[in-house]
Order: sequence, then structure tokens, then C-alpha cells
Amino acid sequence: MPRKIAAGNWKMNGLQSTLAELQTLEAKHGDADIAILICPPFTLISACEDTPFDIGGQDCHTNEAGAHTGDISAEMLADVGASYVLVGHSERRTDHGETDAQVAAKSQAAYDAGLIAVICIGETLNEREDGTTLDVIDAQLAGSVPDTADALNTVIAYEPVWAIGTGKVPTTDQIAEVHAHMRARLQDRFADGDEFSLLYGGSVKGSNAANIFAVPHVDGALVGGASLTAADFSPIIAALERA
Ligand SMILES: O=C[C@H](O)COP(=O)(O)O
Repeated sequence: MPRKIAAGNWKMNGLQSTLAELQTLEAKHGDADIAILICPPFTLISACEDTPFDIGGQDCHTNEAGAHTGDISAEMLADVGASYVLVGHSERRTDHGETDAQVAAKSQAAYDAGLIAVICIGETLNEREDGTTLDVIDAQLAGSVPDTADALNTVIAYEPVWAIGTGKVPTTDQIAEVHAHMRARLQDRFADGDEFSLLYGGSVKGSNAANIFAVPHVDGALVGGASLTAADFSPIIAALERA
């Protein structure tokens, strides 16, 4: 069975005062049966050391170390207690021009440092409207997921770009189509393809989480805005625990 994962991506949000929200969340879900992953900004990772939740970075460099001002290596993330790292988020692909090849190299860097890579893929609105969604998914899976991936070192997050931070959510049929497609592609390519955790991301909220988690091959969520407060994230975690 794939791991169930409720992941919160704080993006460029969070100061030390934000950690009070994490403590509230711990009081409610500190003993959860599912994996709860928090991806705070780099500046707060050390401060999360004592949390019962898994901690992840939001990006890593392809190299272990070197002259790359402002970048963070996977080894540095592991050094301060992270066990996961997001790679290939659409905001990185758009803001920093990251390619599938770079995302694959970052994933490999994550594996080399002992981190689990959460590889993000998803189509734009134009691609959805052109009817090329599954082609885009195929290309991103082929290009961003290294041959060395397996269900223990890799999680795939399907995040339609047009659903991120917009309040627009695909229909459950649309999510089901993409997740079943991803599962089939992973089964074709990897011996343990049926064990990879597949997350949905894009405007997940307490009000829609249960419907999304009822979709076959949805093993959890990658949540942005609604992961910033315990009040918003807790109902999503609870829905996944019930799913
Ligand atoms: O990484 C998280 C996703 O980009 C989803 O963000 P959102 O929940 O704010 O739409």
C-alpha cells in the first residue's frame, strides 16, 4: 500500500512566530497514523527539529556543494533534519526556468543525500484546454523521474498549474484520469510502481479534501495556502486519516 501523506508547502511564508501554528497542529495530530510532512522555508527547518512531523525542503541544488550563491544542497537539508525535499514545483519551473532534466538531477541529489524527493508535475491551463494533459504528464514523468527512483525514495505530486492558489479544482473525474494514468506509467517503468505515493495538489481545502481523497490512486495531498494555519490544515489531515 502506498503511504498516505498530508504535505504542507509553506512556500515563501513563515516567520518564527509561525511555529505556534505547528505546535497547535502537533497537539491535534502528533500521533497521527498517516505521514504528515511540513515544508517550511529553509530558515525555519532547524527550528522544526523537535516536531513529530516529517520535515522537507522546498528545493535543492543539483550539486552537493560549491559556488552557487543563495542555493541549498540536499545534504544541507538532511544535515538540519529534513527527510524530504520538493523538486520541480511549478513555481520553480516558472520562476527559475527549471527543466525536467534539472528536476531529475535534483531528485538524484536528494536520493544521494538520503532524502525522499517529492517530484511535482502538472499541466498548464492552455495544455488542459488543448487536450494534451496526459502527454504533458508522460513527458514530465519520463523527464523528471530518474531511473533510480523507487517507491521508498520518491513521491509524485500531480498539481495542475491552473489549480494552484486559484480556488479552481479539477473535477474528481479529471483527477482520477490523471492519477490512474500516472499509476499505469509508474507500473510500466518500475517494479514497485504500484507502491509510489501519488499526491494531488491545487486548492485543496477542508471542504473538498474528503472528495479528493476518495479518488482512486490519490494517496494524499500537497497543500499550499491551507497548510499555513492549524485551523485550515487540520481538517485536511483528518479527512486523509478517515479516507
Ligand atoms: O505546493 C502546493 C501547491 O502549489 C498547492 O498550493 P495551494 O494549495 O495554495 O493551491
